[in-house]
Amino acid sequence: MGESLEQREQDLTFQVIETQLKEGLFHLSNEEFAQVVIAYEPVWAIGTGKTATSAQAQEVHAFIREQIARHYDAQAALDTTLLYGGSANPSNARELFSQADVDGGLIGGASLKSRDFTDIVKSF
Ligand SMILES: O=C[C@H](O)COP(=O)(O)O
Repeated sequence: MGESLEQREQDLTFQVIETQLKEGLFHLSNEEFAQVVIAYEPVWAIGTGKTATSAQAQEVHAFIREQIARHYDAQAALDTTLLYGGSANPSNARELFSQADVDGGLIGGASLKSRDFTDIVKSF
């Protein structure tokens, strides 16, 4: 899930994420939802070289977890794996993936270079 650049600039990020969660996932039963892994990928960051700041990633991930707790329960929120994707690279990986609510990453372009991918893995 994730917002477009236009949506972010219009301050609609949280609204977009909330709608995506409600329409895309929150019809699932507790048992079904327990199988879900969520990736936050701001559209403007995918393959562009523009990465969300660690603060931007963290605040959206925290929001997603809050929404899960509200719709399911606190344990479901804690148990759900939340990944960040969007121009993650060896230079920004450590800060991005050390955020409290960022559990891992979806690595696109950087995974095509084995050295970069290895460096990202080592940053966890
Ligand atoms: O699956 C990969 C994600 O869409 C992120 O791709 P990226 O790291 O090339 O921006």
